[in-house]
Amino acid sequence: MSERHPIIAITGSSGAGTSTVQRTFEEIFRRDGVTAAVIEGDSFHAYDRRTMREKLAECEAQAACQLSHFGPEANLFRELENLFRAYSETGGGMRRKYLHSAEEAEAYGQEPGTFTPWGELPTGTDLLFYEGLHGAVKHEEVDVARFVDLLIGVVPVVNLEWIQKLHRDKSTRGYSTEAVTDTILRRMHDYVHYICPQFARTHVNFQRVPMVDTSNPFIARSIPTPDESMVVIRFANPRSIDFPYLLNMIHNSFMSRANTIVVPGGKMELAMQLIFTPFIWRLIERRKKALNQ
Ligand SMILES: Nc1ncnc2c1ncn2[C@@H]1O[C@H](COP(=O)(O)OP(=O)(O)OP(=O)(O)O)[C@@H](O)[C@H]1O
Ligand SMILES: O=C(CO)[C@H](O)[C@H](O)COP(=O)(O)O
Repeated sequence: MSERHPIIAITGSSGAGTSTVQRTFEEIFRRDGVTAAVIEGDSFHAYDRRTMREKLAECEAQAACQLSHFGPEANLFRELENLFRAYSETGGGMRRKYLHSAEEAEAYGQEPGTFTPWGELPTGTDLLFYEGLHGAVKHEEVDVARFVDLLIGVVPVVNLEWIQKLHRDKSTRGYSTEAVTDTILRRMHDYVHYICPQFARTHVNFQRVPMVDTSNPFIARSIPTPDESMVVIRFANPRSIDFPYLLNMIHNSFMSRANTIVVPGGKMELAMQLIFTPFIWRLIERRKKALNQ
């Protein structure tokens, strides 16, 4: 937590929709003139694609291989914690990028599946914005969550998450249904142990729930649309949330528990803007005050 250098983290599994939510935040930042240093969680993988494939081949030669991009062995948890600590103390730190596609890689003159070199964050940013798998991770002595001022979980129900991952990995990353299915299966142990526990440390969770049949995600031909879904929004600490305002502003929303509001899928972006814009104003006000002291 830092008054001068706050951190916002969006955390979610692969295909959950964290990159999609990032675009909503970019819109809020643009409108309010907030400059953010953006961190993509994939840049804290431990291995490039080729090395990860070699490690997986070695691992799969043994019984019960559980190596995955969700767990500690394939990620730099310590370095991620160091970045969050450094940013909260100084507003600086080191970042890089993981280049997934040929298109992204071409811009850097590199191969897809490689990292750009580490480089310093730009100076003078108002906040750090993390989007990825491990914004609230805790493992052994590493505790990334403790440095984050606003922690948001993006967690579709699991069938929908798999449909979203299958479609994205097939359409933009060139994988087959079988390859994505194998990845989902291999990651299950780490999903339970390193992804799920994070959603008990977040301040707000957004859970998209489809209103159409997704009972076999492996044959779904399309991703359920926002209009075919509802979003369950749960606040860890509801005391400061103006629920009557949200219910009034978001047509067809309702409370399902004392700390939970449900909104139509198409209103998720509006809900995020209504909930987070005042929060970001407060973070920026607090930062200005702290810098002037
Ligand atoms: N609210 C939504 N409504 C409809 N489709 C969505 C929604 N959120 C995400 N998707 C779709 O799901 C797929 C995965 O989303 P996205 O790329 O944002 O996931 P991600 O969490 O960033 O995944 P990764 O961490 O693996 O990059 C995309 O095809 C995206 O268009
Ligand atoms: O889901 C992921 C992380 O969220 C990806 O599987 C991981 O980043 C590896 O990517 P690629 O298969 O493109 O090398």
